[in-house]
Amino acid sequence: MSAISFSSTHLHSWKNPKGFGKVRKQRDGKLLVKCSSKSGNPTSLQNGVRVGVLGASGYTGSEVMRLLANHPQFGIALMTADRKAGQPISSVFPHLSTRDLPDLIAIKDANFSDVDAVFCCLPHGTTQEIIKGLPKHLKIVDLSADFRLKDLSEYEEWYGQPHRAPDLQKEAIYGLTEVLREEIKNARLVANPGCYPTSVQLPLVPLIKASLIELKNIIIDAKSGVSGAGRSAKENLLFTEVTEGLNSYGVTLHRHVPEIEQGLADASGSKVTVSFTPHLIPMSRGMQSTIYVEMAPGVRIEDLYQQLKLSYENEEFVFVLENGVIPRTHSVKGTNYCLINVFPDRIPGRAIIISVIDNLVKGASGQALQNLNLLMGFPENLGLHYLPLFP
Ligand SMILES: NC(=O)C1=CN([C@@H]2O[C@H](COP(=O)(O)OP(=O)(O)OC[C@H]3O[C@@H](n4cnc5c(N)ncnc54)[C@H](OP(=O)(O)O)[C@@H]3O)[C@@H](O)[C@H]2O)C=CC1
Ligand SMILES: CC(=O)N[C@@H](CCC(=O)OP(=O)(O)O)C(=O)O
Repeated sequence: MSAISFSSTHLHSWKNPKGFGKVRKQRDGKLLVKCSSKSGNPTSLQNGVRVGVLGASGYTGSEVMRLLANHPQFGIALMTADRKAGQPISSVFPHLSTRDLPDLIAIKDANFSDVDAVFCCLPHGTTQEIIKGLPKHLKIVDLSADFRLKDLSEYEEWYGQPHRAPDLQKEAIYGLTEVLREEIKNARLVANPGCYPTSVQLPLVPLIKASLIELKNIIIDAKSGVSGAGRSAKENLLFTEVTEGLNSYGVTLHRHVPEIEQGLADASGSKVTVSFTPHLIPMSRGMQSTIYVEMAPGVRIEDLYQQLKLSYENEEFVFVLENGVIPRTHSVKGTNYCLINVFPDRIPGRAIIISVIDNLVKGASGQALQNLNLLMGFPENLGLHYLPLFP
C-alpha cells in the first residue's frame, strides 16, 4: 500500500464539498443547513446536524470550524466564547471572515434546543461544570481532559481538585477512535484524547496487545508546537520565550502521564509506568513522539513493523510508512493523519518508534470530528479529507 492513498468515497465527497454555514428552521419545521461562503454559491441540505461549538474563539474551536467547511452534513448553529462573547467571528478570526457564521455568544445565552451536538473546546476544569448543565439530548465531544481519566482519585491527584461531575465521568467513553470505535458509536459523551496521548497510544497499543514489547522501560520524548498550549496569553508562550529554543516542561509531572498509562494498561491488562517528557518547540502546530521501547524476548524489529502494518492496514488516518522512512511533522500539517515508523536501536533488543500528528487535528479537532461522525451515524472520515500543507 502506498503511504497516502484515497478510496473512491474520499474522492466523491472531496470533489463535492457541501455544508457549513448557519442552520435555519423552515416553515415546514424541516431543517435547512444553509451552506454558503461569501465568495461561493450557497447550497442547502435537509436534515443536517446542528452543531454548537463551545469555546469557538480558541484554537481548537477555530480548527473545528475550518474542518466543518468541508463537511456535507454538519452546520454550525451556535458558537460561544467567554471574554470575546458578543463579537463577530470575523473580528476574532479574520481568516474565517469569508464564512457565514453566527456571532460569538456567552454560554449562558445559548439556546440548545435547536442544537443536536456540541464540540466542547473549553479549558479543562471549567468544562465539567458546563457540560453538567447541558441538556441531555445533546451528543457531546469534549476536547478537554475532564472526562478522560476513569479513576476519580487519579483525576484528583493529577488535576489538583475533586471531580465535580462524577456521574457524567462514568458515562464518558474515551475517544481514541481507532481503538474504541465500537464503544464510541453508542456513546453520548466522548472524552476526546489529549494530543500527546494520541501520538503515543496509536503506535504502542497494537504492540502491547500483541505482547511484542515489554511494559517496563518505555521512554517517551515528545515535542509539541505552541498552539498546543491554547490561544490565551501566557508569559512562557511569548515569541521571545519560545523562538530559537527548546523548552522542556512538566518533567515527570505532566498530566498526560496518567492518561497514557491508563490507555497502555487497558491494552495490556496490567499496570504500566512510563517516562514522559514533553517539550515546546518553536513552531505553530505539529507534534512528534519519539518512543524508546524494549522488545519482548525473541522479538525482532520486523515483527514490530509487521504488527503495526497489519493493525493499521484498513485504517484511513493512521499510516505506517515504508521501511526506513522517517515521519516528519511537515507530512501531517493540517491533516488528521498519524504517521508512524519503527527503527532498530543500536542497543540490542530495543526499538525506537516515531509518531507524528498535527496537535490541532488528529490531536484535537480532527479526532473530535471523527468521533462526532460516529456518534451521529456517519462514516467517520466525513469532512476530513485534507492533504498536508507541505512544505
Ligand atoms: N490546543 C491543542 O492543541 C489541544 C487542546 N486540547 C484541549 O482543548 C480545550 C481547548 O483548547 P484550546 O482551543 O487550545 O484553548 P484556547 O485557550 O485557545 O480556547 C479556549 C476557549 O474557551 C473559552 N473559555 C475560556 N474560559 C472559559 C470559561 N470560563 N467559560 C466559557 N468559555 C471559556 C475561550 O473564550 P475567550 O477566547 O472568549 O476567552 C476560548 O473560546 C482545552 O481543554 C485543551 O486542553 C486538547 C488537545 C489539543
Ligand atoms: C504545548 C502544550 O502546552 N500542550 C498542552 C497539551 C494540549 C493537550 O492535548 O492537552 P489537554 O487536552 O490535555 O489539555 C499541555 O502540555 O498542557
